[in-house]
Amino acid sequence: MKYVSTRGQAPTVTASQAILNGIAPDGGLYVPEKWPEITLDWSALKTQTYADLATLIFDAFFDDFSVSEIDCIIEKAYGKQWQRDNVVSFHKENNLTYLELFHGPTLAFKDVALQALPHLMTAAAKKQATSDKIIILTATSGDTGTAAMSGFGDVPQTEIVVFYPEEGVSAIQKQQMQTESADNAHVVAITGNFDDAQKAVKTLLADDNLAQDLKAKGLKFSSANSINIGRLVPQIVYYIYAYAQMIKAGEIQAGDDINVVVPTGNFGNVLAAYYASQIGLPVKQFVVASNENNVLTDFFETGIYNRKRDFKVTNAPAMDILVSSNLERLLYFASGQNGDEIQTYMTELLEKGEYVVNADTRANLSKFVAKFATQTQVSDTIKKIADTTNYTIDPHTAVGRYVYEQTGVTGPTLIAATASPYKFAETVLQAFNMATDSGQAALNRLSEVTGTDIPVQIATLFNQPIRHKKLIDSKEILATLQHEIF
Ligand SMILES: N[C@@H](CCOP(=O)(O)O)C(=O)O
Repeated sequence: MKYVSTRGQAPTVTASQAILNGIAPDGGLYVPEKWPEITLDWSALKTQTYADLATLIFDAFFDDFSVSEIDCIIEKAYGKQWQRDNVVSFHKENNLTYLELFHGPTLAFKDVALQALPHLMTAAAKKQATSDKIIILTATSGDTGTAAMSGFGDVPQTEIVVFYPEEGVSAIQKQQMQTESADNAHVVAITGNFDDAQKAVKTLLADDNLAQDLKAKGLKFSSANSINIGRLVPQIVYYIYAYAQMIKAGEIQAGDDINVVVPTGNFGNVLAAYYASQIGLPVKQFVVASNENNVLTDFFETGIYNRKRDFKVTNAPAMDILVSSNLERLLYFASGQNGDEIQTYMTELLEKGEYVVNADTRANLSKFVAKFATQTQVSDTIKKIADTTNYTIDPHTAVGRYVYEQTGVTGPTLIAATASPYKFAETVLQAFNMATDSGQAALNRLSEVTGTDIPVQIATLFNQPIRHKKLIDSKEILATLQHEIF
């Protein structure tokens, strides 16, 4: 299977090249040229393990990797580092099934892909016979950075560099990043917001002259963000696995439609659900849940994408994003794979800060419904769900839970529970109207109040020394890389 750029101006590549490049040279994102043909035999799938399903999906999408390479990658990615035998787990609330994606090393859904990506990347480098050192550039609003370092930490032939907004992550997320101990990890706070970091990183990744200079030094950039197709494909797996498990539990029959609710920032997670639907997952509605940075809500309601608005730092910080990269991939398919149309939208977004999607393309988005939650609604939802069902959710999952109710979708529904409440202990305690403890005290208090254990992954987080304190302006990203790495 081949991969093409959403902007239609870059050469077609194999899966391993797409993973290694991270982004296409025309600034577009790699997408499959056509959907792989997979038979989803639910009666067989419902008895299979998470690793079995991951193997099926990886084999189909990454078809220039050998069966034994994929087996080896899956074995390393979905082993003992997970607190659940099958990577994810489920929590039921009537018709709603929470798909808990946060039982990995850094307590967020990003781990699912980022435990696999480093192994995909090194196998891809071998396949492409490159001995270049791969510098993984990562922009983060809190979760991707730590997950990327957990995956890439001390992986030979790689350096991992993470840029996060100084004022835009939770205390626990910041502590996780600043205490990272891997020798190949570089963590840099920026004075701007996530969009500033992501824009700088995407510009560097698509800079051909810079790529030539790096090549001469035996270096190559790639990405750990969801702009990398190697981040998206592993996320398809959990939607397929969840559906199979819902059949096994007798909640649905094979072929029944479900709704999928996804708290959304960079649009990667909901796009993975859409990709799953393109290979056979029966989905009635995709519910796109945003926080007060509600650019996607407006887009799906009006067909106008307008980033010209205040950037809000909210209590669901991982979703504080106004330029939602992966929407480009959805529009590519909605436009009938029209690279020129996508190029026009992206140029308008860059130059004017907005674009209006054409009527035919918009008509192909009818399965998407979008709404948003304010910070107060997030807090109220955390409290309401805890009070009424004795289940503690994190602020991002709360965005999804609030929006689920507002959209009024009916029937069996899967909601992506994207992070552990412990990652946002302060916000959860505030929602419970508890005194505002912070750091370790907040973790202890949340454990007492909920009667749950502090996840082992962060139990000693606040005993670790701070190793990364660099703070720069986002305009200094290239200079910082030159100083730190090349
Ligand atoms: N929510 C993310 C922002 C980056 O998104 P990604 O999925 O493209 O890596 C974060 O927490 O860093």
